[in-house]
Amino acid sequence: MTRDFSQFLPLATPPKRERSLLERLGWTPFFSQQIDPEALINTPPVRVTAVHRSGLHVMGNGIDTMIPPGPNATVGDWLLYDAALPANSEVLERKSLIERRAAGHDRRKQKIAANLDTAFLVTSCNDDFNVARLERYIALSFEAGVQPVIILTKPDLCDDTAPYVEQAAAISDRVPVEVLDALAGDVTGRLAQWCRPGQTVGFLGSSGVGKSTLVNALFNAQVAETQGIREDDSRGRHTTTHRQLHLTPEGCAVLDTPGMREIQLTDTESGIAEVFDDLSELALRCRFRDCRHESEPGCAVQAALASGEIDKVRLERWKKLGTEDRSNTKALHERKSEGKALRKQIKAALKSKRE
Ligand SMILES: Nc1nc2c(ncn2[C@@H]2O[C@H](COP(=O)(O)OP(=O)(O)OP(=O)(O)O)[C@@H](O)[C@H]2O)c(=O)[nH]1
Ligand SMILES: [Zn+2]
Repeated sequence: MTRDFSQFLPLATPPKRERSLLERLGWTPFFSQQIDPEALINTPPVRVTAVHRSGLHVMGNGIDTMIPPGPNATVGDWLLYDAALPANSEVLERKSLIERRAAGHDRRKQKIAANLDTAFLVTSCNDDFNVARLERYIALSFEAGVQPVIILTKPDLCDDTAPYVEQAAAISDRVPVEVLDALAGDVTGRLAQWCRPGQTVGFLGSSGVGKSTLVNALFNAQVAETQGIREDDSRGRHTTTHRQLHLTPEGCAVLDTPGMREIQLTDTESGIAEVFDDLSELALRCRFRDCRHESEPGCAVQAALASGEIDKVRLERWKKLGTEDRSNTKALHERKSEGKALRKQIKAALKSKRE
């Protein structure tokens, strides 16, 4: 019997035709190349389009269902769907993964989104705007291998957007900045270069900055819930409660996320180095490899500060992020090895009981 595998094989240059659901979901050669076509027949690929407490919502060809929690997956992940035992569905290798340190005392990592190509970092031209927070989001994106783009919303509510644009643009020359009225602007046109067929884009940012409004504008329809912000402190009301992937008719997968109150970094050393590439390069020229850039002799960073080459406030933010990342990373690895040691002890105790 000859089997038709064509549904699993995305074409390099898609002809002008109706896109298959898999293509619209973002199925690309990166994923199809990971498995032999035979396996795809028995365990067809599905994409996680939403994460709920009760499980994962997955979609694929002829599949639109909830599976119980089990696979260590997050929204945007591709799974090989095991119809008999859905919780055993295998997670495919990811193109990218955005993670942050979970809220709370244990310093576990929380998966935010998998397989994003572009992260729209949304902030509004008001009190929400904060360079340090943007730097965190950008470090996370760089670390994950995702292209960050800063979107400044609510230009219509502020007198002058120039200072916001200037500060946002100064963060990194590798991060484009777009000013966009989410209610009245040409959202589709301005975001078109990132929202292309086969791409996955996600909106990240605080509550109330307009993430869901931008998603709705992209779809020209009310696909995501929105709500007015609180008048007193211009904060949002956490209208979006779960992460949800929406599919445009053109074949772009669009992720809306709930506002994040806090993003702490863990294992983000190279992402931080990319945001502050000038400072990281300078640090390579310090006399001591473990220089803290305080008052050590031969510190190239302090020398650059003294000559006015670098900005003191930005330097402080770089140091702070680095310290936070190292401390969280160390604590996470310690917790992991503590867990390992504990499991070893339990195993040994059980073994000696049996003997
Ligand atoms: N004037 C103006 N209002 C905006 C703009 N963008 C969003 N809004 C309004 O801001 C409020 C909050 O927008 P949402 O899209 O719900 O914000 P969100 O970021 O999705 O918030 P959460 O779902 O809570 O994370 C809504 O009343 C929007 O209409 C904008 O560019 N200009
Ligand atoms: Zn130094």
